[in-house]
This record gives sequence, structure tokens and C-alpha cells, in this order.
Amino acid sequence: MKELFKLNRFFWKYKGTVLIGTLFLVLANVFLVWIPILIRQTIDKVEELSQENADAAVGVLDVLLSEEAGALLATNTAYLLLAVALYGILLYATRQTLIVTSRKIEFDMRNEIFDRIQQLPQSYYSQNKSGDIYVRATEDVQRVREYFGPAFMYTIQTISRAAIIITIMVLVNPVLTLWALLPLPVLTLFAYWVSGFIHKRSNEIQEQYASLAGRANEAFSSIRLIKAYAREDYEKGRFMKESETYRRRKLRLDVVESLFHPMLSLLIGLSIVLVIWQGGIMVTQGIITIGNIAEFIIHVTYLTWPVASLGYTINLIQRSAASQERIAKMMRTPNEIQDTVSDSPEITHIKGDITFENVSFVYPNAETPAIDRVSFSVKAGQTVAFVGRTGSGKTTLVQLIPRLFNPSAGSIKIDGKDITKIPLNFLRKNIGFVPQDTFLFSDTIKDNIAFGMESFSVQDVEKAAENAQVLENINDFEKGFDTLLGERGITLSGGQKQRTSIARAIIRKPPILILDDSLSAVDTKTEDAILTHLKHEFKSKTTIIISHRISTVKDADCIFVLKDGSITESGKHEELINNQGYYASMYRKQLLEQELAQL
Ligand SMILES: Nc1ncnc2c1ncn2[C@@H]1O[C@H](COP(=O)(O)OP(=O)(O)OP(=O)(O)O)[C@@H](O)[C@H]1O
Repeated sequence: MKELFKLNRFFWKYKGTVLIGTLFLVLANVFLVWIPILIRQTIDKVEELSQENADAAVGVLDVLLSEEAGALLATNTAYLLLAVALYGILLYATRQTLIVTSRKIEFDMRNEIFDRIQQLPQSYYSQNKSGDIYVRATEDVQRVREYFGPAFMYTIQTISRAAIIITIMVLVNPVLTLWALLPLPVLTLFAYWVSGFIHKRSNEIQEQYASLAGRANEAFSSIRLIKAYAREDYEKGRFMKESETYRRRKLRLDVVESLFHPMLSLLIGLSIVLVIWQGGIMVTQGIITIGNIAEFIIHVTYLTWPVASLGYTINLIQRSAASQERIAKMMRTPNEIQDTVSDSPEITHIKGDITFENVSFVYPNAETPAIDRVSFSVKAGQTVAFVGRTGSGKTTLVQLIPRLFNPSAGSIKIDGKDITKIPLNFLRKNIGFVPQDTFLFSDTIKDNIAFGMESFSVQDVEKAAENAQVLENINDFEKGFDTLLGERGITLSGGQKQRTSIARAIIRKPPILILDDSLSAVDTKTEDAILTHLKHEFKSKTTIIISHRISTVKDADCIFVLKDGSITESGKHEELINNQGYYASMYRKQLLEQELAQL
């Protein structure tokens, strides 16, 4: 609850609208309560007139048609219409203020959360499922909104309506009020139980729905495989099983949901019976009028929803609090990757010298280090390469340069300055990183290539595509650079994807370029063209290449072999071949493969 109440600052932000909305709601209830009062007055007046005329042996119809009664009916009908209309208008105004405000708060919160989630360290993403993070920014925010919207509105509704109605009832007769209200606490408890049950079951149903949708999604995206293996019936069986669980859970919820309204009617019916029974006795004793009974019956029905919503609202607030607690927990994640205050003059330029000094790195929850006391240095303008078995630590090592993680020990320097002292944004802007798993957005090719650019020209995009050897492919598409990629567009081949993401990195002309196995799906001729271009255009810049192919790394100024996070060999291509180590055996194997392929 503490975390939820901290959010009350949002109420403060919109205090004017919240105050007006609250006023509208209270006024709406004043006009609503006017209705039974008018009805009581009418009934009592008609009753009084019929008593007066009873001696004159005039029938009820004659009384109703009499001038005085006619005038009263006309006035009260006009008042009734006015009360109903004002109630409706004010209720509309309430929703337009309170609910609209809650949507605005949701908008503010969602943007704030999205921004904070983006700032979370990479380690948080590797330790938490992306689905969970997604739920925090969507469903949890939605639930927290309910605290500002429905929960707040229903609380004001319950308090204002109950206060006005119960005061009027007590003024008429406190004993009858007690009788009328007797079943209502049961109603609150019942509503609390039902809404809690519905919430719990709805969560299960939602989870099951996600599982069902996931199964369908997987089946349709692997439809080629299913058809090729003739596994349609098997998939159908798996889908039916999920579908059946969903149906069963939904039906169980329906049983309780359909109990709610009959139970509501039963308890209200009970209140009405009590009012008629006890009120009837009081009428015969001359304590109250028949009009009072009619008025009480309407008051009791007016109390139904606020009283039931009390239970519902308590549940809503508990849910909002649980969601906010989850969001706050995520937000509290310490972010060790931040700018530190530097006392040296601000850096305006990065040349590209990189030095690793005894750098080690252990992943959170891992026992052995992924990088173990690594030291090396690269001069600006050099190209270095890292090779090694899968899992030897190559990706981890290069991820330390743009500070996706901080080293657990040792230090990394760029141009002689510890990278923790370089403003994070500036550091990352000066590094072109092509990750192993290329990711392209569902956007145009042009926007994908220019992703890291604040401003760019068409020529910049074309030049980058040309240098990444993907221009020809793009020009072959009907819409060229405006071709849409992803779900709504076309799918590029693995090699085209890799080259597009290389174009994305080189368009920024960064002083440091990192290619993490980014040429694996490119044929050796194209690879050669890309590397030749890099050699010319990136002459004064630093390039780090990770690869499993000798052809990619053979011309590097220095090749490092990584094994279990440590550098075991280093040197130029020829030196390493003479070394007779891992690199030499890798070379021989690939040479053999090449020869076999040529045969
Ligand atoms: N997020 C993570 N959490 C824990 N351990 C990890 C994580 N990412 C990688 N590792 C582990 O760290 C080690 C080094 O992984 P890394 O991805 O750097 O290897 P790699 O040499 O790049 O492999 P590949 O050539 O297959 O890309 C591996 O043992 C891997 O299982």
C-alpha cells in the first residue's frame, strides 16, 4: 500500500480536475436522492387528499383528477425530470473529469515507466523474462490506473451517496433505517469475495489464454515444418488440450459470475421485505407515512451498488497495490552502469585506442568468470580479431566496451581514459556495434539503416548500404529503401540482414567499430568487399571483429584466441599458424573443408 500511496502525487498534479470531478459526483448524488423525496411528497399528498375526500365519498380517481392534485403531480413530475436530467448530466461530467484524469495519469505513468525500463542495466534484462518486463509496462500500469479511476470514483460515490441517503433515512426514522441496512454488510462481504474470486480466476484464464495463443502462434509460424512432417493431427491435439483447459476455467468463472446478480437481488429483496414489514407496522402506528416506505425502498435500491462496490473497490485497491509493488521493485533495481562525476575536462573526441587491463567479468548468478584477467591493447586505426570456441567469451568481452556490463575486476581504457569516466551516451555514440543476433525493426530499410542517426541524408543511407554491399539487393526491391521489413513487409535473408545491420553501424562513421560474428551469413567474396571497404574508409578507426572464419580475420593486425575467458594465443595470422595452437588447427580444418568443397 505504501508504494501505491506514494503515487498520490499524480492526484496532486491534476488536483483541479479531481476536485471538480468529486464535486460533480457529490452533486449528482444530491439530485439522485431528490427523486425518492419527490415521490414521498407526491404519495403523501395524494394520500392526504384522498383522506380529506373520503368523507365526501369521492373516489381515488377523482382525487387524482382534482385540480390541486393535478397541479402537484405536474410540478413534481417536472422536478423529477429535472432531477433525473441533472443527475445524468453530472454523472457524465464526473466520468469526463475523473476517468479522463485517470487515463492521463496512466499515460504519464506508462511513459515514465517505459523510460525507466530502458534505463535498466543489461544485467536486469538477462536475469528477467522479457514477458515479465512487458507486463510491468502494460498490464500492471493498467491495474494501477484503476486506483486513480474506478477505485477513487467508487469510493467517493459510496461515501457521498451513503452519507446523504443514510442521513435522510435516519432523519425519517432511525429504527427503520437499521432494519433496512441490516442485510447490506453481507452484500459488501459477498461482493468482496466474488470480486476476489473473479480476479484470481481471471488471472488463471489470462495465463491460459496466453498459452493457447502461444501454441497457435508457434503452430502458424512453423507451418512449413508441420506440413513437411505431416504433423497436423499432432498439433491439432496439442491445441485442443490447451483449448479444453481454457474452456473449463472460463466455465468455472461463469458459475460464480452468474451467482453475483441473483445474490445481489436476494439481499436487496431482503432489505425491501424488512422495510415493508417493519415500515408497515410503523404506518399502522402512525409513526411514518406510506410515502416514507416508498422512499425507503428507493433509497435501499440506490444503496445497492455503492455498498456492493465497496467490496469490489477494496479488491481493486489491493490489486493496484500489488501491481505498483511489482513496478516499484523493478524500478528499485540498482543501476551500476551510470555516469560518474569526472573531474577531468569534458571529452569531445574519441580517437579509438583501447586498452584492457586485467579485466575479469562474472555474470550475475554464474560461478565461473566469462572473462578471466584479460589484458590487451589496440591502437586507433588497427583491426583486431577474436576467435575461439563457442562460449569462450568473445561476445561478453566486446560487450564490456560500450559498458553493457561493467567489468567485475580490472579496467578498460579508451584513449587512456577509464571508460567509466567517459559520459555513457558519448561513449556509446562513438561505438558502432553490430551484434551477433541481427535485429531489424518492422520499419522501412531506410529507417533501419538510419536508426542511430539524429539527422541524415538519403545519400548517407545509400553510401552506407553500398559499403555494406547491400545496395544492389535493396535496389532490386520495388520500393527500394522504402521497402517495409518485418511482419507487415518482406523478410530479408540472413546475409541481407547482417549487411543491413552493418550499414546501420557504419553510417555513423564511429571511431570504434565492433562486428560480432556479423559476416557469418555472407559469402566470402562479399565479405572480402566489405572488409576492403572498411580498411579504406576506417583507416584511422579501430575495428574489432569476432568470427569463426579464418577468411574474415586473417588480415587483422592482431588476432586473439580466447579460451574459457582468457587469451591463450595472440599475433598475426602467420605467427599463429606457426604457433601450432588452436588457431593453426582451425586454419587446417577450414582449409580441408575448402578443398573438399572444391572436389
Ligand atoms: N546472460 C548470461 N548469463 C550468464 N551466463 C552467460 C550469459 N551470457 C553468456 N553467458 C555465458 O558466458 C560464457 C561466454 O559466452 P559468450 O556469449 O561471450 O561466448 P562467445 O564466445 O561469444 O560464444 P559464441 O561464439 O557462441 O557467440 C558462456 O559460458 C555463456 O554460457
